[in-house]
Amino acid sequence: MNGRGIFISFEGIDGAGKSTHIEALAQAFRDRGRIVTCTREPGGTPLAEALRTLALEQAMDPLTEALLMFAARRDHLAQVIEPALARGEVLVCDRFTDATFAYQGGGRGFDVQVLEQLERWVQARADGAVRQPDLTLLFELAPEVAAERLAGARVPDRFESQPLDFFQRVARGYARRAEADPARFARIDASQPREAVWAAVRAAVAAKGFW
Ligand SMILES: Nc1ncnc2c1ncn2[C@@H]1O[C@H](COP(=O)(O)OP(=O)(O)OP(=O)(O)O)[C@@H](O)[C@H]1O
Ligand SMILES: Cc1cn([C@H]2C[C@H](O)[C@@H](COP(=O)(O)O)O2)c(=O)[nH]c1=O
Repeated sequence: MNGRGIFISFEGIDGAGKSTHIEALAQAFRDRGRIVTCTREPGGTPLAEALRTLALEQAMDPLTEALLMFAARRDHLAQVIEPALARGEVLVCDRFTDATFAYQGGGRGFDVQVLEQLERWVQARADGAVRQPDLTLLFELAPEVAAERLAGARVPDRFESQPLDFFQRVARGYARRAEADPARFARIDASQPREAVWAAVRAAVAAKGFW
């Protein structure tokens, strides 16, 4: 049984705990009879995954980095996100455009007005509106704690190896996006134990009337 399409994004600095809950949320929707696609950005299509590898591994200037993120997003929207929503499915995405405003805008200090223009072009829908998630779960955690959680877990990529002040700027970038669109965002205290974080995720989804 399909209902209307639902687009949920997970956001937060690296190590905030997003991935820990994505599959559980997908399963909770499946248990309610929904078809769910779990995907991620940058990535989600063969082309976007190739662009992800470049963005996470190659040195590049901030404009190139921002354009790669939006190029990957455009392909992802066209190939995966819009078709799934048109079929009435649930689409759960590990990061979306808020990450560009947080990492490229906040972290790198790239011009936010340029990002806003790219957002309007890349996310333009057939009806002229700009595609945004129906709900964004923002995992908020002090960068020091996130770094401790990630320490030794894996070889850090080009973003994960940034210093703490980079992630402080990323966190402020996320906070600005949440303040600008409070109806879309659920801000989750990710310093809590996993069970409490999971309860907050479920409560945010229920508050939107998605189940
Ligand atoms: N509430 C929690 N308390 C303590 N540790 C946690 C909690 N949630 C997740 N972790 C642990 O923190 C680490 C990072 O979690 P996770 O991979 O889910 O973060 P993430 O936000 O998806 O990171 P990234 O964006 O870098 O992939 C993992 O080792 C995970 O087990
Ligand atoms: C979508 C998006 C992502 N990033 C950064 C954020 C992360 O460090 C990596 C993706 O890796 P993840 O840990 O698997 O989430 O890419 C970015 O800088 N800009 C973006 O738009």
